[in-house]
Amino acid sequence: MAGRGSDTMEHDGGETISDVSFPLGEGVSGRGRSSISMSDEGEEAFYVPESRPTLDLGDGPRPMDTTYWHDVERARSPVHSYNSVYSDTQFCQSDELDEETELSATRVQLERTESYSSCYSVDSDDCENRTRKSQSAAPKAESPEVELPLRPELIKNPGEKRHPAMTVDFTFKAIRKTLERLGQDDLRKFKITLWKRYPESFSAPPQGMDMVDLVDRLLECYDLEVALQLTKALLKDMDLKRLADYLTDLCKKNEVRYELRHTLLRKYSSMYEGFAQQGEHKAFDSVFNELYITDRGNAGPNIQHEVRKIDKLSTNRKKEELITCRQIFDPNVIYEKHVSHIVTNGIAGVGKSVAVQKFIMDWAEEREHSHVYFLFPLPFKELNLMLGLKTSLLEIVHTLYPETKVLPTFECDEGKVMFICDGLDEYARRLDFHRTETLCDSTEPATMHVVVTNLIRGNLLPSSLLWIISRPLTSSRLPPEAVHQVLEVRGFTDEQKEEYFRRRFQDPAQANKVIAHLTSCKTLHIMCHLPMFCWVVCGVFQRTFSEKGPDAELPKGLTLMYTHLLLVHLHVRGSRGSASRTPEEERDFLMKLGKLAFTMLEKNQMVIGKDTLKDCGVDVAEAVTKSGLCIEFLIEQFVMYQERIQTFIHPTIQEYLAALYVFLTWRCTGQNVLQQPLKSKFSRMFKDPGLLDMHRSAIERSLQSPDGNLDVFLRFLLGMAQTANQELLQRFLPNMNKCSSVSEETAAIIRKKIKENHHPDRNANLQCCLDELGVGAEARSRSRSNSVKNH
Ligand SMILES: Nc1ncnc2c1ncn2[C@@H]1O[C@H](COP(=O)(O)OP(=O)(O)OP(=O)(O)O)[C@@H](O)[C@H]1O
Repeated sequence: MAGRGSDTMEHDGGETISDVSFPLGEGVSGRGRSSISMSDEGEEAFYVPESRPTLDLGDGPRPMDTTYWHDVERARSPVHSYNSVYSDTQFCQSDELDEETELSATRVQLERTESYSSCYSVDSDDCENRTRKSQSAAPKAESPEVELPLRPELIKNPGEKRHPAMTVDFTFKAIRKTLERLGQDDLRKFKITLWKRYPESFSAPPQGMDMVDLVDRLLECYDLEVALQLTKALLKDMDLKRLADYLTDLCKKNEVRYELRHTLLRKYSSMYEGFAQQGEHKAFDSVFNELYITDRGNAGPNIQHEVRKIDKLSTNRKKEELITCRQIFDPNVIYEKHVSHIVTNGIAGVGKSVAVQKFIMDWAEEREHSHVYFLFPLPFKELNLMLGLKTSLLEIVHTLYPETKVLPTFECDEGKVMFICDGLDEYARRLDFHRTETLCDSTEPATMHVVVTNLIRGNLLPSSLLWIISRPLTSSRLPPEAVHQVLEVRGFTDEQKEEYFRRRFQDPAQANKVIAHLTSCKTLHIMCHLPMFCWVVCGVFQRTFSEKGPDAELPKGLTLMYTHLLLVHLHVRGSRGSASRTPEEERDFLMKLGKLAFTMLEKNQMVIGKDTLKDCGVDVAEAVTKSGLCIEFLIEQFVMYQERIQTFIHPTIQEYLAALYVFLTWRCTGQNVLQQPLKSKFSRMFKDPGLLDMHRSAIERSLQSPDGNLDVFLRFLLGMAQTANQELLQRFLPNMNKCSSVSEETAAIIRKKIKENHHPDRNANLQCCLDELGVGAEARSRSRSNSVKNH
């Protein structure tokens, strides 16, 4: 009855008529239906009988009575409806199609007039008056008994509310799938019993009916519940209780699936942009922007840079293929390439959880992934809360999704069962694949850690799909046999960045202005490959527009944006269950990492040497996984030898942390680390250098450094002392006093350098330094008015 909106309809007089709204022979599959009339709205008017039509075969045709014509939603076309039965992988995986079914499909499409439905003459559209074409040929001996047995299965409990998952479409497929499991003899017996037990619906032995017609007929004649009850009763009478239970089970799973979808929609249809405390809570679909995901894991960090030339870090030569969120766990990949365990990694804030949410929403909204029957997100954050418990995988699912409690097992041949475990890096236990005991039963309780380890190993529910999402460090430590494919979320491409900002700034003029601005600020534009950074940039620009109006000049400085990003990362670290740190501890961590960044920058190094983090007193997990400022990836030095490499997540993050280190050292100890160590005689004279001295030495150092290696670092250092930036860094600063501004004096030094033009290739960067000091706009307008005057 595909395409029918509801199973009960109201008469003109408000009286409800029952489920029987299909003219005979035009059943739920849509077969054998001829169009009758077309209303203006495109809906067809069908005859809907007051009561279920009887197949009284004795009377001749009567004139057509159109008193009870009602507008009902148009049923799907026969072919469409028929196809829908076959194309639904939920019920008919291609390999399940047996020869008989295929033959029957062909027969139905080619020989429709031979179908059972068409064995009634269609000289009248009034079902009551259809005459059986072959009536005279029907042998009298085949008439069923007049005395009918008790038939409790035909009584529908009036108080029972139909579950919304019990649609006509589902019921059709469930009965059909069940009956398809009958052997030929049993099917014949089933049909004869139908005829004998329900003569009002099956006035002749329905042996000629194929499966589609048979189920159509049942649903034409009975309510959905009754059709199911009737099928089960007959199967039980035939001693086929297991098959009856199978049908019950299909219905139960269908209801659970429906409720699970609703739960997931409730949980995932909105999101906090950025992070929960600060971000806006929005409808997911209004926020989601397509992401750049590749099947080439371990590709290393993004190394695009405005000034520095950085050699490619990864040796992964695999050709990269781009994947959209909807292609993850594509049926082709699952069935043809036998991929059932996928690991997806990516740096902090790159959009991994958003990609997961997109997958879940697509499934819950029935837009994609119909081959997945049950989808269970099991975020590690939530698994952590159950770490002390002895539990089974089934119990974990029951706890997180109570609607599944009616399911005693996950056995499911209607489609795949899939688990999504987001945030492996947040998992509170260290995974040990060598020593953790083996567990193969998803219903057997064990410690949570054993369950998780065995789920990842693929021991629990081997046919299920598993998607693990993690920041880089942890995912590279999974056993290779448990990882069939590694994907990496790499954020946004240039087109996706633009799309993101157009979505966020709905006024096209503002969107154009933002995009033009970002394109002109190369570092900002590059860094917008990171969605979290895009969110930060949006916030800053939106504030500018709301404070200064739509014509406001957008800030060109980088430092403030990077400081926001740093704080977001540190905040996210805290919310991911990492041990909390005092501001002093946090500053100590940043200083150590910043010192390393600075030392490496001076040597133009990007790769952090083996054990260097440890030697600098920095906890690797803290830097790479928890704070998300570094990345670890594997490079293949030789064919069989892979080496773990660590770098900062982007070269500009290294430059920012180096500048932060120089600035915090000066604020905390009064020391200028840029000053070359002086011979003791002079050292006292320069003991307490001022901010201006530090700026001056930084400008000199950057102009001396080859290839502009310290250019962006210089910009960050000059931006650090800006009031707005100091306010953001307040919690790391030892006292509340802000250092007095030296912007004008520093700007004067820079202008002088530009004018002297000793380093013409660095003037552009010096101009950017003025932007960082907040005087760039003024300088540009001054130079514009000078050039106007000179003309
Ligand atoms: N596809 C996207 N469309 C729009 N915004 C996005 C998208 N992906 C990420 N964002 C923005 O970036 C923020 C961080 O994304 P997300 O939480 O998915 O990152 P993540 O990679 O899971 O980070 P973590 O490793 O910290 O868990 C989101 O809150 C959102 O503001």
